[in-house]
Amino acid sequence: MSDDRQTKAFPVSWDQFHRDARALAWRLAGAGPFSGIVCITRGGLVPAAIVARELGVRLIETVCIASYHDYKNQGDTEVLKPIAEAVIKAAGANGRGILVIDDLVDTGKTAKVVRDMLPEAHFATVYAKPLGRPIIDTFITEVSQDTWIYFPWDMGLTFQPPIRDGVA
Ligand SMILES: O=P(O)(O)OC[C@H]1O[C@H](OP(=O)(O)OP(=O)(O)O)[C@H](O)[C@@H]1O
Ligand SMILES: O=c1[nH]c(=O)c2nc[nH]c2[nH]1
Ligand SMILES: [Mg+2]
Repeated sequence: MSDDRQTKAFPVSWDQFHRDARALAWRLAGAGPFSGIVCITRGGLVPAAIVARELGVRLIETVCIASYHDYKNQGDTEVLKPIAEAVIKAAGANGRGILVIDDLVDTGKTAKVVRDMLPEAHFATVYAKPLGRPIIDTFITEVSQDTWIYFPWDMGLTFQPPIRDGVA
């Protein structure tokens, strides 16, 4: 989403992300079997690795999409690399049996582009915001639309001022 109203912060550590991605794999275990995984880069690469390991899926493909070109600012959705024909052919009609994974769904714009490519695929994200939720099939944690999720690969350790310095 492209606005300044995402005032709440939801920081996620590596530990928490691993736990949440594994919880996603547990939830997906009953939804398969899946002939392959298509991950939406770049954010989908990390949960896809974890879910693929848990579900024993070894055919992994990327669909390379960029839409947030600057921090918090969504631009046009750009498909940099489509899904390989071999992967589409290995799936059932309209992508049935394919698992599509991303780290989160926000407005749903990115997922919609891939949904148009694979209408019958199973779409899963670790986190979801209300606007994008209807377009996906499975997720683990919902956060409000005015929340920005901070992923561990985007963060580093920084000094935190003592709490008492911020108390009036
Ligand atoms: O539901 P939407 O509003 O479309 O937003 C969700 C998408 O935005 C982020 O990707 P981004 O475009 O920032 O690229 P990245 O995965 O390479 O970080 C995120 O990883 C999702 O793919
Ligand atoms: O790191 C991110 N956090 C978010 O909440 C978000 N929404 C869209 N794209 C996003 N990227
Ligand atoms: Mg992404």
